[in-house]
Amino acid sequence: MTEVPWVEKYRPRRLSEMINQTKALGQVRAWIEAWLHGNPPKKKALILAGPPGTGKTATVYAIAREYGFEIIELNASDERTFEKVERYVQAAYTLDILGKRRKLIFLDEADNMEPSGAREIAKLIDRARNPIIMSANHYWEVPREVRNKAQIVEYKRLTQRDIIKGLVRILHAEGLTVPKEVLYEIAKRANGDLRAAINDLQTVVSGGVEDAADVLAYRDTEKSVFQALAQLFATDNAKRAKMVVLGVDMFPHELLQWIDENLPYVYYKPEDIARAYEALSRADIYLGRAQRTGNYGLWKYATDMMTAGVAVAGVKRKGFVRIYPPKTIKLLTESKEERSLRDSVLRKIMKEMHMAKLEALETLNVLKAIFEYNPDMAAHFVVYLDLDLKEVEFIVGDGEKARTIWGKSMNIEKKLKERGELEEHVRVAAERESEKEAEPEEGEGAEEETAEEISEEELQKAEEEIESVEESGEKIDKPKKKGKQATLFDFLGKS
Ligand SMILES: Nc1ncnc2c1ncn2[C@@H]1O[C@H](COP(=O)(O)OP(=O)(O)OP(=O)(O)O)[C@@H](O)[C@H]1O
Repeated sequence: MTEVPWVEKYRPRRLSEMINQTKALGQVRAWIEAWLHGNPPKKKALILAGPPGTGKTATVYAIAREYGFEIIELNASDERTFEKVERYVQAAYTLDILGKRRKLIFLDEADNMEPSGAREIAKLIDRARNPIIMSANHYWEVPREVRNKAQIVEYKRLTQRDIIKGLVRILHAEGLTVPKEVLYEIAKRANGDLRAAINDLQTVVSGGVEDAADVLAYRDTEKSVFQALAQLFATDNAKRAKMVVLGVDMFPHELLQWIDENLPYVYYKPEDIARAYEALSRADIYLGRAQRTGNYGLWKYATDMMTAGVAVAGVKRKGFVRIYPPKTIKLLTESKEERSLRDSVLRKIMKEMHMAKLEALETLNVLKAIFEYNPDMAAHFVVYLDLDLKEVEFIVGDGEKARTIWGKSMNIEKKLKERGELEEHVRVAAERESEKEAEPEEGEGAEEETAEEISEEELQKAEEEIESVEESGEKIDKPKKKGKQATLFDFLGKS
């Protein structure tokens, strides 16, 4: 199988290869043809607006190919974009006269522009002699002065059926098949994003379809963090840096680890690297304090330090920065021993919490964070899931922390046992008493009545004893195991 990403390999070459989006494509075609007929449209810029992976960029490339344009692709959020656009807007006219290929300016991320950049771009649109196409996920976040000068073309979120159509087309071309359930699962998870679906399909096929569920689960977390970090490392703007991680579904300490391990590839001057690491270590201090005091409001400061603090630390390497997952999160490359530990932990989560494998995988990620930051709660999970020390070490990834949690779990076990013995003792006493009282008379009704009288007294005493055990230390409640699925909230609500 080839290494070329399928999203590139199967990028539509012509508008007729695009899936759905008929209305949008009609509008784009009419607009570009107006340019070609020497009668530029009233609005010289176009904003293709819609959810990710629905064909906005693909449209621009297909149209350029069909109509013979050269694309100048620029990122609208880059502060230097304005100068470049200016250069092309000016240069293009002369080039046209010389008979060179027409230029089409494509500005990605128009919803991420600085206000000053926006004013300049708006002026350039007025002077433009070439089509300017912009792309945005949220058109209302495109600065107003730019929006007013552009025609909006809306792209729809693709349906599951559209996604499956796109995937099947690729499978045909590659001469491959995958089970129908896997295709449906990918289409469902993609949430209208064909790019994500194609990437998932390629990952699943290259990883062997038996592991499809696992691969998909890991990709879910990794996808958004890759995107967020790429944006974080591309900006010098503190505010934007804070914003890009908002949608990342990850605990701050995990995010810190991702940023930590990728930093050396982003900055190259030693003093800048040092500044970035200083910001990270302050974030780490906040995280530690949050854990000790239970004041999780500090997470916000920690996150600000690791995003804004890092973003403004110095001069970054230019161009594409590849983001690597930190070793601890890179589950797909675990050793055999780690894999078998992970599987045994997963089996326990599935059994005790009545979860399917995918949910159990998600739960495992949450447990990792809890084990790292909340040893008391972690100890309850150890008892509840009946984990052994090796499994605890696997989850927390640190021998010392594992032993602390293990010690706490032993105490809980001990208390549970004491409570169990007490209850057993009371039960036996109550039974003995009821047998004694019931002897003269046979018959169920009488037995029940006597047993009730005696057990009330005994149980009262027992409950007092149990309370005193409970008050003496840890809570020893377990979430309900049977019947309803137990969730992490059963635990979180208790501490
Ligand atoms: N409507 C579509 N028809 C055919 N292929 C599509 C369509 N939408 C997306 N794709 C596939 O997904 C890939 C990514 O799509 P594209 O780059 O056009 O997304 P986008 O809408 O520009 O997303 P973003 O907003 O994230 O930039 C394309 O290369 C193509 O392979």
